[in-house]
Amino acid sequence: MGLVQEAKPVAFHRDLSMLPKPLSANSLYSSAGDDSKVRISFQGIPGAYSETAALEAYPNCETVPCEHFETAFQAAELWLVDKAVLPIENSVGGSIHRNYDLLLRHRLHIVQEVHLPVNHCLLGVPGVNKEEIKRVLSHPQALDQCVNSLNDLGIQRLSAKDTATAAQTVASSGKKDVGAIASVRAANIYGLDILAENIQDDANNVTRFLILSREPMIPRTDRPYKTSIVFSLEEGPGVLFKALAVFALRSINLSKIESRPQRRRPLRVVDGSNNGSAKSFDYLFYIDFEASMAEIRAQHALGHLQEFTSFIRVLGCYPMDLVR
Ligand SMILES: O=C(O)C(=O)C[C@]1(C(=O)O)C=C[C@@H](O)C=C1
Repeated sequence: MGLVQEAKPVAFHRDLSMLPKPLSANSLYSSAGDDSKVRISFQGIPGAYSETAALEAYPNCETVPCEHFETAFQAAELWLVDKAVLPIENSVGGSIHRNYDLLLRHRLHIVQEVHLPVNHCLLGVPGVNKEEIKRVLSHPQALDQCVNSLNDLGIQRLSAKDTATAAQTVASSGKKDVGAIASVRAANIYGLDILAENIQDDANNVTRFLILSREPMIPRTDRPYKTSIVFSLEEGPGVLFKALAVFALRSINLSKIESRPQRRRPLRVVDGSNNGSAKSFDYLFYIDFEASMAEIRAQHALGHLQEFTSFIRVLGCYPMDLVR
């Protein structure tokens, strides 16, 4: 017997396709890759519109229901989930102000926006007729979006934490005279009948959601991007005009401006010339502009803007949600 034995070939993997694939330069930057492991927190329970928005952005993601928006933010900050989703404005009800405040209070970055058409349904326990419904439960925003239709039907409005919780409450109560305003998805999950579809007052009812992440998205110029910022201004005549001019001068379109009182420092004392000092509210301005931070004109605009601001923060730079 020879000292050196010939080594037998070892079969590490019978199926070579099971071996991990080497990363390519593309996979480092691809956002449309495998989203099956992405966990996204949302406020509400399964069937809420926020969950639908998360699934719209990441069809294979795992959604994580949270009792409050704060919890949804904290879940992302504490690495329990990868991202959080947040409704920010609605085409009928306007801005969701509390959620603007949350963006500032937390350190998450906007990485995507989703415009979700919201078609509200009137739901009831199985076998009930629309005429039997005397009261409806839903999220206050959803109730506001259907106020005229509900008045026409003579139905009283009661608020719930979110639309899906409203559906769940109606299902578990078994009451025939109580309905819920929620989605088709919520009706299927909680076993309710759809008594009427599209009952919102405005046929084009769209809610804009933001997807938030611990890491910012690297801005690029390969497609139209939007940038969201928040700032407060120095005192003086025409300062807001000058602040907005930095975008106009560079042909940068603004798609949104929102002002909110500064919570920590609501009043500022302004020196009046002869008549003493005046008190005035101090505001934060939230602006969305249509440019990427990878563009020189956007960088120059923000540099210029800093001449007039006492505080500025970029909340995120992300691809615009385009009509498909
Ligand atoms: O209650 C839900 O299902 C939500 O996702 C919340 C919410 C909102 O806050 O505006 C989202 C979309 C609709 O506009 C109504 C309610």
